[in-house]
Amino acid sequence: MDRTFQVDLRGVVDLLSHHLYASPRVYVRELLQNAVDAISARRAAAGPGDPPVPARVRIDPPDVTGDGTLRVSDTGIGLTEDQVHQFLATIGRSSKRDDFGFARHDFLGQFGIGLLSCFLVADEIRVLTRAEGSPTVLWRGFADGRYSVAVAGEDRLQVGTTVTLVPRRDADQWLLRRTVVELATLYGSLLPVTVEVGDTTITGDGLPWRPGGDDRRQRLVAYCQEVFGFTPFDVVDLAVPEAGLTGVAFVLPTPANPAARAGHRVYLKRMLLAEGAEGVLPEWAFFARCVFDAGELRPTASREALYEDQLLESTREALGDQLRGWLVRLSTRDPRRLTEFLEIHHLGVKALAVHDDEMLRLVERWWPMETNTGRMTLADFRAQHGLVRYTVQVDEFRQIGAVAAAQGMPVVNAGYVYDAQLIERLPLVEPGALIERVEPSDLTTHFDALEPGLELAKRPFLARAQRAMDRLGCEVVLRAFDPAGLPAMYLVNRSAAFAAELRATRERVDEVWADVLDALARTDDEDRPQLVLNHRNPLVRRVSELADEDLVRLAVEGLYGQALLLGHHPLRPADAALLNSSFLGLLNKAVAHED
Ligand SMILES: Nc1ncnc2c1ncn2[C@@H]1O[C@H](COP(=O)(O)OP(=O)(O)OP(=O)(O)O)[C@@H](O)[C@H]1O
Repeated sequence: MDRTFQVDLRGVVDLLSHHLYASPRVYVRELLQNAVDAISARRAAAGPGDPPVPARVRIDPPDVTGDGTLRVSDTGIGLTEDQVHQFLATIGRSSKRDDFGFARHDFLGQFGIGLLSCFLVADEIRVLTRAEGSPTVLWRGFADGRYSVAVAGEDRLQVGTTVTLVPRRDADQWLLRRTVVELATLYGSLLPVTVEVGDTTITGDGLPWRPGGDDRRQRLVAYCQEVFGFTPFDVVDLAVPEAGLTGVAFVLPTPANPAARAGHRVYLKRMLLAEGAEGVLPEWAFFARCVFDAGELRPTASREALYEDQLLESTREALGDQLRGWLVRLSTRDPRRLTEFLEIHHLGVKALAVHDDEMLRLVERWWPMETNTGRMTLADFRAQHGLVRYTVQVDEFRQIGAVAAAQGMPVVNAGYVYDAQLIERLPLVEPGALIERVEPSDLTTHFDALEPGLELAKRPFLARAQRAMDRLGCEVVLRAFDPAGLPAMYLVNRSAAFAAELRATRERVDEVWADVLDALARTDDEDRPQLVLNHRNPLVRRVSELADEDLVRLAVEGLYGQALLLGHHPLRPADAALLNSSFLGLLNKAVAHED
């Protein structure tokens, strides 16, 4: 024999309150929503010759009703007795679906559970309702699952519905006037019907971003200050017709943390969905907070977030396009403002430029980068120097920037987030653009070799210097380069840096691992880091002429330590020990000499 499921209403209410709704406060939203839907249904049912449908929702808090209850009255379509049985007695049944069970476009509700949220704050719900041409019906539902339906002794004066909540003992604060005004304002201030709490009218002039009015911008700035708490850098209009969306984006006046998810204020059919909706804009657009109303986007069942579907995805893209369009317009109409904007939000714009040609051109023209010939935009750099040479790490730039400049080789520091990726994409959008990545070891080729006679004469010195450096895995070379004031440079390329890391690890691990690491560490000589001594430097020249082998070793070790420090290289324990012993050794020699 088939049986019918029994539903324990207390269990369902518990489920709603703990797992679906974030707070009992949603009861105000659900009541408003039902009232607005009932008015929409009445409008839809009205014939062309009928008088206009009144559109009013009035909430009377306990201080007006006088009996501790809260009452919500609407001028909506009302329910017949049959409909009361049909829609109020069955959880999950709704009059707002079409014959195929889909949510009907003209209504906010769709799930058939909203009224239950009133049990979060009430023990009893009464619905007194009258439909056109039908008697007034009273439905009473209780939190324990009982309900009754009766034809009311007295008819309601007007067609419509009054919902009365008898508060739960521990929940009466949710029904207080102050709270109800606050909640009705939060959820319902943009609704297209008149909403009143007692004598206070909640609804106002419509959407804050409605067109028109000389003071529109001022109005929007004030609105942004009120809802988001900042004065926007700029206001961007948003419109996505297929989502029935209109609204505005406010550009943040201070840098935003790209990792922190920005919340947007979203209304669906003019009812607040969320104050902190996420995933509404593409991730790169973290410099904007938006507020919009959309008629076609769908809510999740809790009505606290947007349902992730294709329409939401295409809406997100369209909103992204509009923000990008604003940026591009700014670059043509008001470059000074654009520079100010980039000062604040360059990270977001660069993240965008990694995938977007137009944004890349914008960064190229307007974002000044660090170079060894001063800060300048890539466009200016190309105009002045042609080839864009760049380092991909800040440390590499520090190592070679000054030396390269002294040699007349302009280099861009592309070590900051996204910069190298942007330069590497540049030839795709600017076909004439020439780029070349520089590594510190490339620079040796720009160092002048010594003339052969001198080179030969310095062989014994080099051999001694090399012996001093062998245990540190570093090759010593003697070149002539500018600036002459710089005695030595330590150059590492990336594979050498990797080998150096392996060596450092090897010092800390057991034998089996050490063997494995040794196998990995076998690198060619040209991968070794180089200590380049500068023959143009008077001190180096004097060192290269020393006869005392011990003193040569100490001096070369000292130059090595100094080059490490100068190039911001990490000091391994062995380097620190060497720096220490060479310093003490040199000091010792100096003091001994005095004696
Ligand atoms: N003020 C009202 N006037 C007329 N009918 C109402 C009113 N409030 C509720 N109803 C009827 O009760 C039904 C159930 O309401 P409920 O709020 O539980 O669900 P819903 O509004 O259909 O969907 P949702 O769960 O998305 O809110 C509605 O579909 C509607 O037919």
